[in-house]
Amino acid sequence: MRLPRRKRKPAPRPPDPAPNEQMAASKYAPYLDELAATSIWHMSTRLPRLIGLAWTWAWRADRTDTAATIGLNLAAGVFTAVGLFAVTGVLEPLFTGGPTPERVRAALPSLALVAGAYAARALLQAGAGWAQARLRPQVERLTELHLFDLTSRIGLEAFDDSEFNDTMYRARDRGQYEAAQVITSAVDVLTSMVSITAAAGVLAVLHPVLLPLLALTVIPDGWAAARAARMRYERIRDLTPGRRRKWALGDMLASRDSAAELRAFTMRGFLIDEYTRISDIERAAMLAVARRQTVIRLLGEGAGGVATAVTYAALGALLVAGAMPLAVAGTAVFAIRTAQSSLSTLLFSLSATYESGLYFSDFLEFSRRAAQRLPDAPTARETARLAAVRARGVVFAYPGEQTPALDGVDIDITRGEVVALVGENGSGKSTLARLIAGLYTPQSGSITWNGTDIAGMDPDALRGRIGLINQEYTQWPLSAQRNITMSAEADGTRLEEAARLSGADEVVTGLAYGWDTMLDKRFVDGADLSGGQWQRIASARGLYRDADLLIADEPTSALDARAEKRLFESLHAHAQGRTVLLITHRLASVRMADRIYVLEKGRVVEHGDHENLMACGGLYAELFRMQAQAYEEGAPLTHDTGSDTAVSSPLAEKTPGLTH
Ligand SMILES: Nc1ncnc2c1ncn2[C@@H]1O[C@H](COP(=O)(O)OP(=O)(O)OP(=O)(O)O)[C@@H](O)[C@H]1O
Repeated sequence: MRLPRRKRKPAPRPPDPAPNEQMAASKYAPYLDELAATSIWHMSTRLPRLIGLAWTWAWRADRTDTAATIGLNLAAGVFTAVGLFAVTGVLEPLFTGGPTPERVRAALPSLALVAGAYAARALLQAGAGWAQARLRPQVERLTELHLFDLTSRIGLEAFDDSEFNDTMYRARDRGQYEAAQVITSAVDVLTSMVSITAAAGVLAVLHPVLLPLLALTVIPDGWAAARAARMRYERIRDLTPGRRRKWALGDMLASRDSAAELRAFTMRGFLIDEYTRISDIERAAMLAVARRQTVIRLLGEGAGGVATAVTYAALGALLVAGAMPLAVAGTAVFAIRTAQSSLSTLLFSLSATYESGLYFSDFLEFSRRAAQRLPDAPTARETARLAAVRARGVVFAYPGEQTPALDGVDIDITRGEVVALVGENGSGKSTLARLIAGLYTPQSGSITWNGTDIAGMDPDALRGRIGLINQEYTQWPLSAQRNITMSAEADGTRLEEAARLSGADEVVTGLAYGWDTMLDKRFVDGADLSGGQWQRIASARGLYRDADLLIADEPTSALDARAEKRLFESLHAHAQGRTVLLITHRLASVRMADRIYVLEKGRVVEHGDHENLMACGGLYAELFRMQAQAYEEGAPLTHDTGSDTAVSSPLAEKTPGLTH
């Protein structure tokens, strides 16, 4: 079902936001403040939780591959340690006195151990790499499915909330893919920690002062990496509203739907200018980040270099003072180099894990917020056949809107009736229909189905009882058949009946592959339909569902006179034993309705049948006469009442609706 598009009143239109407003940090200041505190300490307190959560996803995706990834990497790390200790065994005999052949011979067993350890490590790493490579697509599949499971279940209000849209964008943009990256980097953290432990063990044995000196050489680098990662993330988060707007503009520039209007209104220059303007702001922001990151990294590496010099100077001093023999110093240099490279890997992977973790936390944040927007567990699982729907005192305002779209609405729909909602543009008809379909929940008042508030009903069970011909129907990129059945299964008899009643049968007859024709030109052998043909398909979709209540929201706006007549007759026939809620501006077609509710600015201002409403001479009578007059007198398509109700087709007089 297509999301209700946000329909704005034409005036007053707010001016385009200034560039800096477009790119302004949204309402995440508290979160950004928290990020601003990023330090090695902050990183180390956040990381374990993020890594733990990422592993939970991996475990859910595939237990064997997760266990293999951890187990084999750990085992490979152990062999790194074995190899390092064995290197000490090689160097020690080589640096001791005596003839060279003997020294080499003495070193041979350790050398064999080094070779064996590194061969075993290579094999284990290959196995771990395979498990890790298998894990990645499985985790990505799981997070993607989780995301779409949520996006397709959350309340419709979420899509009207710009802040929630930002969160969803970040989760889709990068967040959902970062769980797998957190896992990969966390594995690197694990393996480098094992080899550091081995190197640190060797150094601690050689001389206790070497260990703190070694730590000093890498801490500045680590600090710089953490700060640089945070800076980049913070800036990208900050840019989200602008990036989302750029994404929307990019869609317009590269989509088939907008391609025709883009050209017809020569909008290319305007759109590209707008795109460039936002891109420029984004580029400037990212270049500034790159500059600051370089400065931070230079500082880190400079400080690290000084610390390395101090370490080697200390080693030299120990040698000169005779506190350390040359053979031990040689081993120490090797161990320092190994430890340094492992520490760099550790810090690099820590910072990579941290950076991925930040994006992954966007995904977690989205999951948390989306879960809060899931409908409450239904109190009633079954939805009985419709006897009556009643709205009482319904008040509803769209998220972020001050003025309610519905303000104290009461209506009754009883089984077997045709009930019509009429009124001028923006009076609240579609909103009321969406509330009755359980797509939105009123802020106050109630809508009941056989006396039970629909807010407590199972939404899917309720929707199973309702068919919807949506005003803004979706052109699904599916075959003609699936565009009507909305599932892989089809009930042939119902499909034929729905197609006949709506006129979709004539559309399908003209398609190259009949029911199997893909209704999307972007795909091989895809076909496209005219506006009216699409509307017939959308009507068939509503009629195919053998629902108790059919909500038809402007079902004929694009139909020709013959198709319109046929559809209204079908709706009338459909109402035998069922119920129809009809929204239309074609007032001739609502004469047959059992009851007509006239809405104005979110309130019911009149109700009754056609005769009553005409007799009381209110808004309905005015709108009806205006339409009839336009055809009777051949009046121009303008009027002076300020009403923006569409002028109907000649159907109004030629086929005066469906008599009741
Ligand atoms: N998603 C939305 N978010 C915010 N406001 C909305 C949204 N959809 C509709 N509105 C506003 O709610 C009011 C009622 O809109 P609604 O679509 O129900 O009118 P309508 O009577 O069906 O109009 P039309 O005859 O043009 O289809 C209008 O003021 C409209 O601007």
